[in-house]
Amino acid sequence: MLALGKLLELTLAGREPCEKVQLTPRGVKLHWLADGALLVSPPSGQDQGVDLLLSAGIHGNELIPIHVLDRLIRALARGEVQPRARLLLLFANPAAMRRMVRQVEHDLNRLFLGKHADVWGSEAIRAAELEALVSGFFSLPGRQRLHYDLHSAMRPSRLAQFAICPWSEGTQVAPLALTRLQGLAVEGVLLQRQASSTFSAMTATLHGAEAFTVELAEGKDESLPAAVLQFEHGLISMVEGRESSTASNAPPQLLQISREVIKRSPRFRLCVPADIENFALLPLGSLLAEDDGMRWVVDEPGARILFPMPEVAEGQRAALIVVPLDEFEPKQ
Ligand SMILES: O=C(O)CCC(=O)N[C@@H](CCC(=O)O)C(=O)O
Ligand SMILES: [Zn+2]
Repeated sequence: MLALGKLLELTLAGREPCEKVQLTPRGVKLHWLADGALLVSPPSGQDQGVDLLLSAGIHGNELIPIHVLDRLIRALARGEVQPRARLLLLFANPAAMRRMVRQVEHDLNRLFLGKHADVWGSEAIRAAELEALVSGFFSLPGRQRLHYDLHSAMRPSRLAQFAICPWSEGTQVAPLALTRLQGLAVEGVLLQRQASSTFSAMTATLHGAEAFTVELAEGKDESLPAAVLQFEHGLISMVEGRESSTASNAPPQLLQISREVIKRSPRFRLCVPADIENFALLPLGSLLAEDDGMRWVVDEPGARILFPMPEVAEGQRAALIVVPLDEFEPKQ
């Protein structure tokens, strides 16, 4: 295997490789750009005109996406995967990955689209660096731009694997984008209805990329869950420019965000069990959260909870109330 296949090891150790550019025997170029950043270019005759950005580790304690990206990089460096797209592969938050924590000073996935200028610390510096790396990658005209920012929600979920489609002025999720997600074994797509400052929102807004946050399935033990293996299989097809089979996967269910629950004070309390599953049904009229005289009562029929996280910093999102746009039919 080429030494650059060990990008994860290099990144965790904070080391620069001796050789920054390497070629596989079949002419694929691997180019180390910065801490945790690898550019992969197919031989020119094999390039199908797609620029695919894959990122993992924005939250350093979400290990499954880091593992999936590491496996892809190693397979590329061994010549087992022959790309027909340009790839930018990013371990997004090395400082948090080294400590295996969600964040060091600030949530990196809230600092894009210039928000990093208002704060300090390692994530602020990294957000600016990632914005620059991505601008360089997406600077070639006339190419298709895709971005999957890989996360794992680290709690059981009624939809094993799902994506979040950032809101972007004047754009709607394209049917072909949903077909691609189906090929990646993504069971649900949550449509945002307002601007945000996540990594995928930045690549969609500034670079017109077909961009999604993808929440990979959680595992119970060391081995990768079946849904993640299906995701990997679809991803490798995409990287190699082959049609992915969607036959065994249902089209993703569409949902939209109804309300964000923002924590205002240390008195904030979520009134659901700590181990509640993502997309669990919220009874109509029930109290979801309360904070200093504020009460969030469920008034949306069919509402479901997503990302309950009462320990976030004040001013941050502590949960989402989401509603399915059609009948909710989890696979399991
Ligand atoms: O585990 C959780 O509760 C959160 C998982 C996570 O990191 N989700 C992303 C979603 C980003 C988006 O809304 O596009 C995040 O909170 O950054
Ligand atoms: Zn995450």
